[in-house]
Amino acid sequence: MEDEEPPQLLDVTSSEDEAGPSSPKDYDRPKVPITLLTGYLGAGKSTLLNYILKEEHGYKIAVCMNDFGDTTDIEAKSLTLSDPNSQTTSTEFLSLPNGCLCCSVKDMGIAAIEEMVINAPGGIDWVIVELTGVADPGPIVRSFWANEEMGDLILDGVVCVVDSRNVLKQLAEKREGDEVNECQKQVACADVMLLNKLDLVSQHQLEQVESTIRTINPTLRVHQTVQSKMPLSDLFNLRAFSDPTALNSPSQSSTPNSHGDNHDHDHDHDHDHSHPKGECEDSSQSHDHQSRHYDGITTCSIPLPLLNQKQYFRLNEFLESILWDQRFPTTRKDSPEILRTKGYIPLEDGREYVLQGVADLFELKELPETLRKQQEEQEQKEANKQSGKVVFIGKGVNDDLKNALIEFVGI
Ligand SMILES: Nc1nc2c(ncn2[C@@H]2O[C@H](COP(=O)(O)OP(=O)(O)OP(=O)(O)O)[C@@H](O)[C@H]2O)c(=O)[nH]1
Repeated sequence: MEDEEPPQLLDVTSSEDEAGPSSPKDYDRPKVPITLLTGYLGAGKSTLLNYILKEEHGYKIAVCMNDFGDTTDIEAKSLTLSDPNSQTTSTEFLSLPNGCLCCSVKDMGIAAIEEMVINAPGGIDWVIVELTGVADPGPIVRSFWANEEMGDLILDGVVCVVDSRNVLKQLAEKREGDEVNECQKQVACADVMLLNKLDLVSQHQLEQVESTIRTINPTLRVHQTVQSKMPLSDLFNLRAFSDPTALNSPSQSSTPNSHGDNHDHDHDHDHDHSHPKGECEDSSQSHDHQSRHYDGITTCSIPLPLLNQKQYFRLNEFLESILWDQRFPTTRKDSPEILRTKGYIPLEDGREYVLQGVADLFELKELPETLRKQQEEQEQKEANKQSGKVVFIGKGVNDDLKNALIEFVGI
């Protein structure tokens, strides 16, 4: 099982985990966090939203559905489409008994969602936007992230739901030319994954699915779910794009009944899906027991030693060349199409940086000293400092990328 744990960029436990579910106030800033919900047609996105809308979680959530008419079983659906206590007669909101708000956002842009947040009766703690089942989330995630500086929203993370029974088939669906299909892109872009419809698959199928998903995106936190039910505290405050310590949280594989301690998953598997760490992995090479090929998306995890200042600048230059120009810096040849980039980069002088990227955007954030001090108390501190890494997820990512980085940075 250990072999199948996704690589952890930092091996420390977040204080939030110890403190239990966090409150909206944890954010301690005026921007309203937003969660993007993605997943292929019929995976269970609306089921998750319905669950969130009915639960008592203490958040005042605005759920933006791409097609309000499609969502059934919302307990309060029979309520009038306006807040009875409000002066407004807007038909955009549906107020639910637990304080949540629903709205239909067909073709609604970021600006309109921000306006909704500002004008929502009674204020909003959180926004969840459900993307359509066939959406490529990349450009949408990129837009929300890019908008953060000026806007009222802060991207908390990307949650993806998959139908465990059908996802391998969906991942393998061919698209015109060598276009990567949407399902692969959704998996590649996500921070948290719900392997849903657990009731419809055998243990063996589930292992195949989880292993394949992790091969495409080794940085995911995975939850195995029935009816998209999972601990909501694991859905909020991901801070995947805003807080370097988010990368510290251990990757999980939790089951509906037990937070990851299902004995079925603790024993050794009868077949080995593990891959050597620190190498580029091609998902088309794995799990081919059933001749399934997931052309396109590959992932590459490149271990880094402690970098000196010059090497750090070179790494920055390398990322600019690969992500902005889409060219290898030395040869100027086309580079692979990168969908997500993540990394932890410790320097010789003690500074530590966390790398986040979506498509061509990337950000290197220095870990604040206070957080570094906290980390010093962690037993793993020294080990962590030796184990920086950069993870690329994209189309055609392979050893060329790894070798080019190593050569260019000089490590
Ligand atoms: N057996 C089973 N069915 C489920 C589960 N979760 C959801 N479903 C059913 O799967 C169907 C699709 O679920 P939705 O939540 O509508 O899926 P969606 O991702 O919103 O679908 P689109 O709106 O088409 O993108 C519904 O009939 C759900 O009741 C589950 O865990 N097990």
